[in-house]
Amino acid sequence: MSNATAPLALEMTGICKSFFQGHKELHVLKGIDLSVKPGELVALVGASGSGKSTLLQLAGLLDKPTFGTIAIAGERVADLKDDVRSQIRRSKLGFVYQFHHLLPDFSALENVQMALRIGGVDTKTAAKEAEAILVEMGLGDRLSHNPAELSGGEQQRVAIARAIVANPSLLLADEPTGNLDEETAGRVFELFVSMVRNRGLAAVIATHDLSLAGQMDRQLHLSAGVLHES
Ligand SMILES: Nc1ncnc2c1ncn2[C@@H]1O[C@H](COP(=O)(O)OP(=O)(O)OP(=O)(O)O)[C@@H](O)[C@H]1O
Repeated sequence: MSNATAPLALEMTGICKSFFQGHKELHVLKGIDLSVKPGELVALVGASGSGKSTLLQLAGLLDKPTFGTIAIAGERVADLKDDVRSQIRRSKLGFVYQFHHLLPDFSALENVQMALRIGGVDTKTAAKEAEAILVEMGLGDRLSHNPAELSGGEQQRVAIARAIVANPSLLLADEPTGNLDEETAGRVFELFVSMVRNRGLAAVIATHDLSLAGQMDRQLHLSAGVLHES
């Protein structure tokens, strides 16, 4: 399917999200419309507490909006049961967080392989594809290392490989290099963006770093609960 006919990777319409903090209702998102096309890279910037993680949690089906609708790869998710939402999360979404969240007792290869096995790929193919992506990301000599035996930058590269190996319809990243020193962060981010572009994936990436945001196709600024395109 060409990009012209493929459904939007993400379509959020009229999204509002409020939290109760004690008796006080906090309106974090106040009417967000966001469309992300297949293959499009979108940066999400905004001050601390502006709601970037909240927005990603909603797009990632980890929480539900107070109002509004969400569609992932053309499928509206609001009325779906929790198990179907989990299924969409596993098959269509990829996540990268500030901390790697790799399974500590498994090797780099096994951590990446697992993302494919969960999607139903057979063991042999999963091992081959996991190895290929780790080699592509410069980790060919780290395949059998457990996370504790890897540097911060290496851990994050494995986490990125795990998130993209199954070619999700939408990749969601929350400060993906926020835990690394500036130089390592720059290198890992560049690799991340080139991997995502090579695979033609759509991504929404929250970052505080405006120079990293500048590498994306679009920059969206979240402020006072609404999005502005900059
Ligand atoms: N589960 C929750 N219950 C109550 N308040 C919440 C909850 N989750 C988030 N908030 C509040 O919503 C606001 C937005 O938080 P969020 O984590 O989305 O911001 P952010 O832009 O990602 O911040 P940062 O850049 O510091 O990570 C904050 O004021 C936060 O305290």
